[in-house]
Amino acid sequence: MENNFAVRTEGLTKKYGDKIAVNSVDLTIPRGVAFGYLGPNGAGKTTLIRMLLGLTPSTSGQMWMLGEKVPEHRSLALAKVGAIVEEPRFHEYMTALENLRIAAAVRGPEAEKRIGESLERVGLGERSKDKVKSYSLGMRQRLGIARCLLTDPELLILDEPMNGLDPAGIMEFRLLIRAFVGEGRTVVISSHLLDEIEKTCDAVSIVDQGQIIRQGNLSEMFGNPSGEVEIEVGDSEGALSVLSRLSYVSSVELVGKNQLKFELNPEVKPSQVNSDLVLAGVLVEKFSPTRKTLEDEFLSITSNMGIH
Ligand SMILES: Nc1ncnc2c1ncn2[C@@H]1O[C@H](COP(=O)(O)OP(=O)(O)OP(=O)(O)O)[C@@H](O)[C@H]1O
Repeated sequence: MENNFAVRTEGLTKKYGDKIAVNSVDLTIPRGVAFGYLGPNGAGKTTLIRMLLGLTPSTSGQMWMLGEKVPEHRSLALAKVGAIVEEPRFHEYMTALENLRIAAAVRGPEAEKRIGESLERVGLGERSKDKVKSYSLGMRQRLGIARCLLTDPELLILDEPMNGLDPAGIMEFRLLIRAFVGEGRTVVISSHLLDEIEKTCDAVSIVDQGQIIRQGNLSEMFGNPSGEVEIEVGDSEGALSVLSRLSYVSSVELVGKNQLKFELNPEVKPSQVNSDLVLAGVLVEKFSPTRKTLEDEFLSITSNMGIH
């Protein structure tokens, strides 16, 4: 059964002396998705990744990656995994190409053949003969990904990959991750950046103080359970009076000069309100069902330390 998952842990625990960094974590990451491991600083994200990769031993519990039990079958698992833990490190006075040649040399001839395409893939083809010391943080992150791609991994594990990137860099990264998922790879991203997880991932685990508090598909977890709708109209007084008379609408309130918010009976389609307003002579300029965001959820259930 473990083979169906990219990552699975059972009761995984890591203690540093009296301190429990990872507390009996049961994690299930399906294959072929972008998965966010989301939690505030100190939640135990990096520690979990380090245990999966065999960089630190667990105190108790079990782990599997791509169907291989780790650490028992670590090398079999790692042959199919590309990972960046904390900031990727390179030989600063060598070019990107030279750095990848060194990395490929220990990974075998197939990896050497992939150097060019890996650099192209992350948009560093033109800069591959520049020394890494001239690279920006975003370029280093991309070079880290290129190094992961040398082994054509089924699973990519990226620890805080968007830390310190500017908005353009974040956007590039997101597109790259989605493209990897499109190729059938699994991408696990640990992050405290709520917005990025929400925009990038299909499923998420929210962790706090070493424990998973929620786990699931983003669409299922954060649909539109409240049925709350926000509209923008030319005539807000007219809209207020029409909406107040509709039996399937409640809690109508003005929230801006031309904006109103209300609760819609879940049995009724939003298009019904639109047509009732238009029939009563109120033109609707914007209609948006508001969604509970991951941030609302995250803030309501975590201890919220160090979020930025
Ligand atoms: N080598 C270590 N020795 C002692 N305590 C540690 C060690 N590594 C981590 N910890 C502690 O374990 C807890 C979890 O740390 P971890 O780095 O896994 O969190 P994180 O979620 O990755 O946070 P961040 O985003 O800040 O890296 C923290 O309280 C941290 O201080």
